[in-house]
Amino acid sequence: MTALVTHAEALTGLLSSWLPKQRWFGDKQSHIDDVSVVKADTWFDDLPSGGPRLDHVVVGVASGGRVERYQLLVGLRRGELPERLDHARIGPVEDLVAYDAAHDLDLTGEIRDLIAANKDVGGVRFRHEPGAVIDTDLASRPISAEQSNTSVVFGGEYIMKLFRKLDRGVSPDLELHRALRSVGSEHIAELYGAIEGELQDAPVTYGLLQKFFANTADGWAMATASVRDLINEPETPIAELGSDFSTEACRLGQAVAAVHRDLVTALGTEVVPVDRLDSVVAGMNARLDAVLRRVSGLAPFEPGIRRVFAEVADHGEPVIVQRIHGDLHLGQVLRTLQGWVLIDFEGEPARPLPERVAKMSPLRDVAGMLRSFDYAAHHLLVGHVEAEEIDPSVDERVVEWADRNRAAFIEGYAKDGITLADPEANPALLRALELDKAVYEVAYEYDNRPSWVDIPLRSIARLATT
Ligand SMILES: Nc1ncnc2c1ncn2[C@@H]1O[C@H](COP(=O)(O)OP(=O)(O)O)[C@@H](O)[C@H]1O
Ligand SMILES: O=P(O)(O)O[C@H]1O[C@H](CO)[C@@H](O[C@H]2O[C@H](CO)[C@@H](O)[C@H](O)[C@H]2O)[C@H](O)[C@H]1O
Repeated sequence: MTALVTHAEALTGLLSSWLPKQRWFGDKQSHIDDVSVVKADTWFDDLPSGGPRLDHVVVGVASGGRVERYQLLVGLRRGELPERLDHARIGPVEDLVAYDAAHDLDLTGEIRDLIAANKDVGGVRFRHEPGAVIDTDLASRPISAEQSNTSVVFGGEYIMKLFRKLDRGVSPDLELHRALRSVGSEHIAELYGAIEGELQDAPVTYGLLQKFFANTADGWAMATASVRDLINEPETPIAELGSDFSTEACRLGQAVAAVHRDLVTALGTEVVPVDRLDSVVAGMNARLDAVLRRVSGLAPFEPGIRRVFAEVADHGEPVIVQRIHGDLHLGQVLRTLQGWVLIDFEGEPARPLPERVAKMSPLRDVAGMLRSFDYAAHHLLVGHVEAEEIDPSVDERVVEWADRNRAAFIEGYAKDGITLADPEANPALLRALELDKAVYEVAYEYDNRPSWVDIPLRSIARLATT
């Protein structure tokens, strides 16, 4: 244990420069002031026989006046790293080389095996869900999409997500998958297992094991393929495009509605009375304030945005709230053989946990998806072409594509009459939620993909001024 802690502390010296380069690292703007070890344990050790060791290290990262906790899976090997792991190198730690073990398929297999065996290591509980039998022979591979967390696939059967930023409390991704499983929801990936524990006197979720849908396309890939065809075939009416997405958009709306109904069945509803709607507006304004402080390009739209937000409180009806997905977009939905499946119920990664687990209007998810149709329509143009250089006929077609699919999604959402909110009954709330999401996206793009920041900014210009 002493040697382990020494290694872990030697490691922190390397992390100030390594962490900001990771896609999953949240605060890309501030200088890291300090990295300290919160918890360190060895999960697997083959060093005595010349193999790797897997250390589980939780670090506290102080930056921008806050301390966030991150989970690291640290592989340690003697001598040179195999070439396949070179991209994952963190640096030398005493006589060993440290690297990100989430990329070491031998070690990720060991983690899966701990779940299959219901083991406890260093106070961490590896558990499979009741009745789930995990095949431990399947080889693992990393997935190419490196996002807020790190995921590994096993033989086209399972996907294991290892959370990076750790919240104080059970992850909504785990909580909602369990809740949806308990009511037999058909539009989620079945949960097979989880890695949980306690950290600094609060529950923590380290990972999830779920059904992997092989050979599926996500909504973003399908929608953007459709937009590409639309641009490449300027003479073909949208409805006649082989890749027209509107039927799928409608089915997607039905699937989202079914998940919302299931969430109500599992976790209930609350009502925000009319005289409390100003607190909803205050929340939106506070998020806007935070982004305005960072992104000057948003300033010209501030009065228009605040006006749209203010209209929410003028609505004469109470708003019914429930647990929702919280960060729904086309990249979070998979078209599988069993229909559309929603993944990643964590909510917006940048929001604090208490906000992410709060009940909210289901229209927030609807708004997220509407924003995504806008993104899919415009992303091929924005960042590559100056606004004034966009051929107006191309612009008209992508706007028509977005309108068509947004309408189809809303039609599908309302079709079966199974949800608590009709998107067309409260246009002021829907518009404000779209703007709130677009404001969030401005900050997200500013941090992660600066050349995309014009996508939400141009939508804000439209939503806040019309
Ligand atoms: N059950 C699944 N089946 C197939 N692919 C999946 C599944 N879950 C996630 N993925 C793929 O992994 C990617 C990352 O998963 P996600 O849960 O969104 O992680 P993150 O929290 O890092 O954003 C998704 O965009 C999708 O491509
Ligand atoms: O999937 P995550 O939970 O990591 O969500 C974050 O990243 C998303 C991008 O990967 C981001 O989504 C934004 O870009 C999408 C296209 O890449 C677009 O479909 C979404 O509408 C847009 O919001 C998401 O906001 C962020 O939280």
